[in-house]
Amino acid sequence: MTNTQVTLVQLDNYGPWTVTPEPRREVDLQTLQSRLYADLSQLVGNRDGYVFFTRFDNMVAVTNGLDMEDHARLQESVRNRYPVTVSLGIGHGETPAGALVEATDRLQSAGSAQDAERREVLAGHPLDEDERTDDDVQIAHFDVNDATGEYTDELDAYSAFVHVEQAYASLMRHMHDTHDSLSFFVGGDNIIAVCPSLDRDAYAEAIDYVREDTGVDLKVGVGRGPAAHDAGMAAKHALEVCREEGLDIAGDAV
Ligand SMILES: Nc1nc2c(ncn2[C@@H]2O[C@H](COP(=O)(O)OP(=O)(O)OP(=O)(O)O)[C@@H](O)[C@H]2O)c(=O)[nH]1
Repeated sequence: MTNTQVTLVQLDNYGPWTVTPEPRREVDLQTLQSRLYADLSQLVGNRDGYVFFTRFDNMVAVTNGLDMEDHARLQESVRNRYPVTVSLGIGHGETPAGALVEATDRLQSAGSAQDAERREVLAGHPLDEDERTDDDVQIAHFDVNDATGEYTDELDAYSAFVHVEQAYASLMRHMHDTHDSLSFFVGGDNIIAVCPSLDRDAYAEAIDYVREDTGVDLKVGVGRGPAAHDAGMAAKHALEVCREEGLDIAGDAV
């Protein structure tokens, strides 16, 4: 059984800041957001977690292995480097979607994202060391079959992008609504889904669903591990097995 620890990262009072004292240059906001994401990715990644940029003002992290002190250090690091601060809500549970609901509840009950008084909240509790196991995290790395031949080398760049985004939208909704999973576009034609203990049939069904819904063919590698990094690496190796053996699904699906 998986036990995913999820942290919701929310920029404090960011909306008002973007227009105070007057609207800030968009390029500056884009630069700030992408640098902050890069720093968080590295800080969390150094502890074997993953961060997904999602909406940039809200980011979702898989933080199995990070304790309260690690979270507080993230906040300190952001405070020291950026003109904005972050609040963090931590949740955990058998399903990633459930864990994120818990993490979100913790932050929402501490105040609004646009509350000038709510700053650097650190809410919720990480897993205790003795609650952790070697297969708490299940990650499925989805990839479009022959994206280069079908889309990148065939269509104009915008049309290729639309195809990939449609597959992403279809998969993220299906995996969330049917399997309590959280799926994130990570670049190119790749989508990483953080899942509970799903079996091969669930992945086969997701691939069929996206094909019928959008016409895009996916394959998936699945990995398990004590933290996002281990599960994610196993998933990448499984995806290589898909490529070598011409499979749709490979790896650690139960
Ligand atoms: N974030 C991330 N992006 C990747 C990864 N592997 C490939 N990509 C991206 O995906 C793009 C397409 O690469 P591939 O998926 O290897 O190529 P493909 O044409 O789909 O070929 P097959 O996957 O073998 O069917 C690359 O240009 C990268 O942007 C990965 O592990 N992580």
